[in-house]
Amino acid sequence: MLHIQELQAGYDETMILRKVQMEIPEGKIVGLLGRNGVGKTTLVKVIMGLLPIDKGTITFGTAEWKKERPEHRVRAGMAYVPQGREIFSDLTIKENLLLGMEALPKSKRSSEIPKEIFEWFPVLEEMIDRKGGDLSGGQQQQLAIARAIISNPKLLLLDEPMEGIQPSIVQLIQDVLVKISREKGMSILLIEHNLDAVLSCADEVYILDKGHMVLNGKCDELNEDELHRYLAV
Ligand SMILES: Nc1ncnc2c1ncn2[C@@H]1O[C@H](COP(=O)(O)OP(=O)(O)OP(=O)(O)O)[C@@H](O)[C@H]1O
Repeated sequence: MLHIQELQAGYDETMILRKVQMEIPEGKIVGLLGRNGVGKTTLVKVIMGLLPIDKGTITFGTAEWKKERPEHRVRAGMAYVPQGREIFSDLTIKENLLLGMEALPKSKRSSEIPKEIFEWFPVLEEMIDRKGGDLSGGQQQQLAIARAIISNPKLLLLDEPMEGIQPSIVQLIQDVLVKISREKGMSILLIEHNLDAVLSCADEVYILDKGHMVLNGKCDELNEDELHRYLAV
């Protein structure tokens, strides 16, 4: 689904990512771990087209991304939930969700929210007319993820969706991610600090360290001591 080869990117003169290789297969959850400041958010911004590629390639399906704008990538089937959620505080849950449907072609848009959204996140139906800004952090995170998946993207990019969220909601989010990857064949890139959260829902893990991918493997085949070594502060 997404194939990254020899990627180099960063900010002006500062190169952050160096020769990054990564593969996100169709219908799989891939965890991206690494200490603070190693370049995880930078990588996801390059994938979304928010930062330019300096060297290397990013291929999404059969398309090689070069200078395509983020909105083009969204229409092609990518969705991004940035760190900090960025929902619209002054809009209701319903209005936020309807905005998520703007990523769909006009012919597929509807004024009805698909029922499965409320099956996955029941609290959003209960609070449908509440403003985003009045929700708890965990409810806002559910809204941000629901808004991203409402357009049925092929690839969902999540930057630290479990950060600051209570354990019961972390569990709910993990369960929904597993369901949508299995039932819809959606590919998911999950950036996280929480190793246990990643190991309990991802199929595969990558570890980034100082801009290099230093470890990659299927969750059940990884050596936990090695994982901890790269993640220890
Ligand atoms: N706009 C920017 N301009 C210049 N440097 C930046 C910018 N944003 C981030 N950086 C630097 O790029 C490096 C990688 O940052 P990035 O946010 O990608 O790391 P991260 O792995 O996502 O960290 P965290 O886990 O803390 O979110 C850091 O050294 C950071 O200071």
